[in-house]
Amino acid sequence: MGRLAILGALHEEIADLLAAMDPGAQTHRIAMRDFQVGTLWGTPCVIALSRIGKVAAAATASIVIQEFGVTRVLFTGLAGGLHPQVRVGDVVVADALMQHDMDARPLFGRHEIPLLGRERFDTDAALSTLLLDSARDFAGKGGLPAASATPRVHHGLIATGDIFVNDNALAHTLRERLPDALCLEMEGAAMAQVCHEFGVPFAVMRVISDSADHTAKTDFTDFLVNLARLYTAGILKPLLQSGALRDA
Ligand SMILES: C[C@H]1O[C@@H](n2cnc3c(N)ncnc32)[C@H](O)[C@@H]1O
Repeated sequence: MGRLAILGALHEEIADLLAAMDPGAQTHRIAMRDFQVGTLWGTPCVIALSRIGKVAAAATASIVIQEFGVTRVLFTGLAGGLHPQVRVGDVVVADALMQHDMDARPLFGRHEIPLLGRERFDTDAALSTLLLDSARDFAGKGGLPAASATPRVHHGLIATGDIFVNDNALAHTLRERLPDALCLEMEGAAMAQVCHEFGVPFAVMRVISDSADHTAKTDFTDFLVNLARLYTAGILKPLLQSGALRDA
């Protein structure tokens, strides 16, 4: 059976999944990272903390593919909302990812990944549909504290760059340049590029922790500490428990 990689940039984003792995799981330490290899609710997995940023995500994706032979990669974590319809607490499942800080002009087009001849990397449709369905179930059940708005679930473009965007002016510029980008994060498109180069299907699910504006730092920290785990428990756990992420 193929093994699924589950990656997150921060410990809090994957802690509950790590804790739920079967007792026989083994830790492999490679390139200053721990890779937990075992079974999660019956699904063969490798779970790893990439750390923040594009290089960290690319290195981690390469390792799970080359060392552990994973057949699919799922990246999960938080993101800053960019699109006017995306609010804190919403869920975004990527249909494609791009690198908003890639700019090799005039050698290549704006955002084009040099010598790959593309700007965007498409996610695996089947894996993304499973995430969307589970996120919609969770949103409909009201598993969040009463004060939280009902999350909306979006499917579309995620923009990645090596910048924690906490500035209204930068968010505005990015919104104008990338009108269809739903949210901003710092790993997804780097992992996507590596998976594309290896021919390994991938998906990205992000929960919106902040609006990439002047209050992003406190909003992000509060969300990480108080709410992030409810989404893992509400979306990823039932999906894994159902066996839907086991491959043939
Ligand atoms: C800070 C961590 O959370 C994600 N993240 C959450 N909010 C933002 C934001 N406003 N800008 C960029 N990345 C963000 C990144 O992917 C990184 O891992």
